[in-house]
Parts: sequence; structure tokens; C-alpha cells
Amino acid sequence: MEKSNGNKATQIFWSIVSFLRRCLFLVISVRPIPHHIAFIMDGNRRYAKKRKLKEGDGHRVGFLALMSMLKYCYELGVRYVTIYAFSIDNFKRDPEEVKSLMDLMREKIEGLIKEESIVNQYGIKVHFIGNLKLLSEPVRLAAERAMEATANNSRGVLSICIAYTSTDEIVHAVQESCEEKSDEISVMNASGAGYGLLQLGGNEKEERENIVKLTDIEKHMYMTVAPDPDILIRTSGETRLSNFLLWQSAHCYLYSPSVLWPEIGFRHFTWAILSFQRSYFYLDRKRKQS
Ligand SMILES: CC(C)=CCC/C(C)=C/CC/C(C)=C/COP(=O)(O)OP(=O)(O)O
Repeated sequence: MEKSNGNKATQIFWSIVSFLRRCLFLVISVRPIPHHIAFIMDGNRRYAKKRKLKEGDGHRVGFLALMSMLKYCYELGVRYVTIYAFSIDNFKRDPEEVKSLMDLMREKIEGLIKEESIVNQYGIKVHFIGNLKLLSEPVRLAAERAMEATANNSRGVLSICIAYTSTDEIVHAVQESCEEKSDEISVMNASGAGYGLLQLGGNEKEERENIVKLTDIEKHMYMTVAPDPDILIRTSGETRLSNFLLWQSAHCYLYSPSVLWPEIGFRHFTWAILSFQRSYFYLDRKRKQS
């Protein structure tokens, strides 16, 4: 009897907290809110060391922090969230650590499509971004299943960058664009039109039309599923981009709280949004003055 009263009191407490959070988000939304937030989840191992936990437990707590951040983002109305889950450079870590991280990724990816997961609660479509060929088969299959299972969700998008680096993405996009152009040129040559970048002496205007353009490269980026991020949040006070979304973050606001990723919470999130809004206000004012 006492236990059920205790449970009820806890439920009421959390409902009030959730209500107050939504009220605060309503107030914050009076000013522009970001469409897209990207996260570099830095500091899981340092957290484990600080708390005398096993390294893997640092990542597990990190996953819980990620779930809270997703909840706050989608409650606030941010439609796109992108996370840096595993870089191509992370494969150079100790093989034991890579294996245990990959096992954890598979477990968590499988959890994402369970009915009670945040992804399903908020109607989120999941994308895996990166050189997925580099993943082990079980992880790749789990990723494919998660993309398939959430394909019809439409309220928000979660992009999980895994086996990803930005330079790899850019090289991939440039290669694809060049291949596409050279295919077009060979079709044109075969049909007797006979012009193109590869054919010197052609009409200059027509030649220029066959040069790889910015829009061609953008079309072949892995990240076409989302607009460019408005804020990039990197925890643990680090201010480097570490080969993450270099192309897409050209105009992005960088925010770097000194907290370790598993410790990130509601107040850090709210402060990041307020800082973004302040920077947006000054940017807007500068634009109007010039
Ligand atoms: C669904 C899904 C794929 C979830 C991802 C789970 C998760 C939290 C992954 C984090 C992986 C990672 C390499 C974090 C960086 O911490 P670090 O190891 O670099 O720690 P350090 O900065 O203290 O060295």
C-alpha cells in the first residue's frame, strides 16, 4: 500500500516536471528555435574513469543522456538531430574496445525500434550516415532494420553518423559527382552531340555546364536527409570539429559546455538554445545594419 502511494507520488512529480518543462519550451519558442541540432558526444570514457566505472558503462550512461537530449529536442520542436556515434578513426582504438562499442551499438540500435523507445514515441525516422560497408554485418543489419522500421515516421529525423568522417563523405560525394558527369558526357558523345568537359575545343558554354558544381556535390553527400545544422554542441569543453559535418557546418553556431557527455542535462540544453538565440539576434541585427 505504502509502495503504491510512493509510486503514485513519483508519477505525479514527474508529470509536473514534464508540464513545467513544456511551459518553459513554449516561452523559449517565442524566439527562433533551431531546425537542426548536431551533437558530438564527447567524454564517455572520462566519465567512467571519474566515477570509477568500467569504460563500457560510460558509454551506457552516455546513451541515456542521448535519450534525454532527443526528448528535449523533439519536445521543443527541433525537427532534425544528428549525432556523431562512431568515426572511421575510432576503428583505430584498441580492438577489444571497438568490439565492445560495436556490441553496444547493435544492442542500442535494436532497442531504438522497440515500441516504447523515444524514436517511436515521437515518430522519428532514423537514418544511418557514413561508410556503412565498414561495419560488421550484425551492426549493419541492425542499422538497415532500424531504417526500414522507421521509414514511415515523419515528425522528426535522427541521423546517426557511424563509420563516418566528413572528409570521407566529401570524397565520396565528389567521386559520385564526377562519375555522374562522365556518364552524362559519354551518353552525349555516344549520341553524337559531342560536347563536354573532357572534349577540348567544344562550345565554351556547353563545356561549363558539364563542370561538377556545388549542387552536384551536395546532392551526393550522405547528409542530404537534413538541412545544415544550426547548432553543433560538443561536450567536455572541446572546441574542435574532429572531422564531423565540416561541409555542413559552414554557418553553424558552435556550443561547447564543459560538462562530460553523460552529465549533460536539461539546463545545459536550455542554455545552448538561449545562446543560439542570442547569437541569432546579433547576426540578424548586423545583417539589417549592413
Ligand atoms: C543508438 C546509438 C548508435 C547510440 C550511440 C551510443 C553512444 C553514446 C555512443 C558514444 C560513442 C563514442 C565514441 C563517444 C565518445 O566518447 P569517448 O569514448 O571518446 O570518450 P572520451 O572523450 O572520454 O575519450
